[in-house]
Amino acid sequence: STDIVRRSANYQPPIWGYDYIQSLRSEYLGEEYTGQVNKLKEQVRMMLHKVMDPLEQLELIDTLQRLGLSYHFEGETKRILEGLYNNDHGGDSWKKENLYATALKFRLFRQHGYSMSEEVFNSSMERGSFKACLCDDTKGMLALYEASFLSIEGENILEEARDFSTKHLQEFVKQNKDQNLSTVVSHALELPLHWRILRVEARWFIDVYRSKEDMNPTLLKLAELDFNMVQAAHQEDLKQVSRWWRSTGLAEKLSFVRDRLTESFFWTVGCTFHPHFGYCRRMSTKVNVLITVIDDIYDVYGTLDELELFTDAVERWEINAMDGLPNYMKICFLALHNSVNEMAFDILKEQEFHIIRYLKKTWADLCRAYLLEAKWYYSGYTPRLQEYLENACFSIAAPTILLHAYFSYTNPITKEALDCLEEYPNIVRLSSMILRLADDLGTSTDELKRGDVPKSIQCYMNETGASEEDAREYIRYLISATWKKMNEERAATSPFSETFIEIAFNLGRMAQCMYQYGDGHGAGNHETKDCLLSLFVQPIP
Ligand SMILES: CC1(C)[C@@H]2CC[C@@]1(C)[C@@H](OP(=O)([O-])OP(=O)([O-])[O-])C2
Ligand SMILES: [Mg+2]
Ligand SMILES: [Mg+2]
Ligand SMILES: [Mg+2]
Repeated sequence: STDIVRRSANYQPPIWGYDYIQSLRSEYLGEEYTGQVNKLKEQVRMMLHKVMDPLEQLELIDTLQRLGLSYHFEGETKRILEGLYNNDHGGDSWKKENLYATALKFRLFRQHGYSMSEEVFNSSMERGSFKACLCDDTKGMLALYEASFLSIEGENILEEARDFSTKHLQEFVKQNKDQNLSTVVSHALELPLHWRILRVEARWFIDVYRSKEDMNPTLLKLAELDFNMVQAAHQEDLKQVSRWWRSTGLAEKLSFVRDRLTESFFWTVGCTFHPHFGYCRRMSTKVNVLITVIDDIYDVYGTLDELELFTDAVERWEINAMDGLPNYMKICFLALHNSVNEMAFDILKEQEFHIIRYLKKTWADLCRAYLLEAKWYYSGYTPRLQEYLENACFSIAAPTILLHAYFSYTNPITKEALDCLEEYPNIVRLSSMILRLADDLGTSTDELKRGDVPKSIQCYMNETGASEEDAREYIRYLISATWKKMNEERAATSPFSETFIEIAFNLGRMAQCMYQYGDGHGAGNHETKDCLLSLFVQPIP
């Protein structure tokens, strides 16, 4: 046959090999620290009961959140916010409060699902703008900035709040009068709190909190201890799923794909760091690492004929659909088939719910989306942005990732939620959009170098004649606009649990974290490496 010329992406080897991962150990794994952590949790519970001043209550809730501890105190937090909301909801007390308190309250209430009007900022405005004198109140500016990211479409006061606070915070950083505060402000300007991954943010904030003048030693000690104990649990998840990954043999058999087990695991930790979600993380890691391999088969290695065969095999989802496949696809198909069927087996055994038809459909939808991109690439077609995104919100694999996540932690699975998931609901579509847009910003330069379908940036440039920089700016604007729709979606009623909504939000956050400094998943920049070390290897001393 004629020699097939295949593209190559010459991906780097994985950052950590199998032996290194298996060598990970933590002294925080056993019961040794349980007594100490329970005592500290009790002391914090006392603090939550004793604190009476409304602003101090909010600050304590916010600090617990930033330290990554709020999952231990959900009941107390709800009780306090409920009380505050019922007392203050008349909104009259907002008048005399300062901007900092108003913005903190606004953000926490909205974040916890309480309806809050943007009008609470009216007393900080005159003639439609924020009072100029406010710009010297950096703490208030920062609180207003963070609060403005809880906005939904059409909230002009919050749009103005974001612009006003961003401008003055950038000014503050430039003057650099106060080193500590400048560090915190720069961090916020890079990515607002609402768009950050809780676990990654906690690791950073613990170090900042340690040097704060109002630092509470009990909170700091609990945050450090809890971080290390959760890290120990994550190490066990990673080691277990690493053994599975080696057993598939895919990394050495398909040497041309990305071998990204640790990064695939990091995606799942960003979505659900809670220690009780170990099974969900392990299953989701399998999904992510398989998607990474199959994505590369479609994007880099496969010829169009081979890709047609693979897509057909996945749609049929039968073992004998493999016969016509080239060898490298045979092993990939069977690894996928075995892993997905095993997850279906776990659910059938545990809940007597037969989910194969949902799983095979999502994988078929994904491969069909991959195939369309491959056809566009081989034919040299550049779609309009809208046409590209309609398909690329499937090819980014978020619907597949979220469907598997739903199955791997939900008990009982409900037909109602499943039927809604099958309709590709807003929360999934919006999360996919953020993941796709952030991914294109981070990966499209390398993808186009080695040959890949035109991405959102290129489609927009082709459609409008814009420069690459303007196209990137527009994509960043689309991410921000999509977040507003996501915020609205959270408030809407849906058959999904808070947990699922949070996972969908976190998938978008993980994308902005992974691609903040370029392609953290595929190219492995030092920021991602440092992040993985701090999350999974180095305990807080
Ligand atoms: C987990 C993922 C989000 C999914 C598989 C690996 C990813 C990091 C991304 O990889 P990429 O090649 O950038 O996707 P695409 O651009 O080919 O759709 C697509
Ligand atoms: Mg790709
Ligand atoms: Mg792809
Ligand atoms: Mg990409």
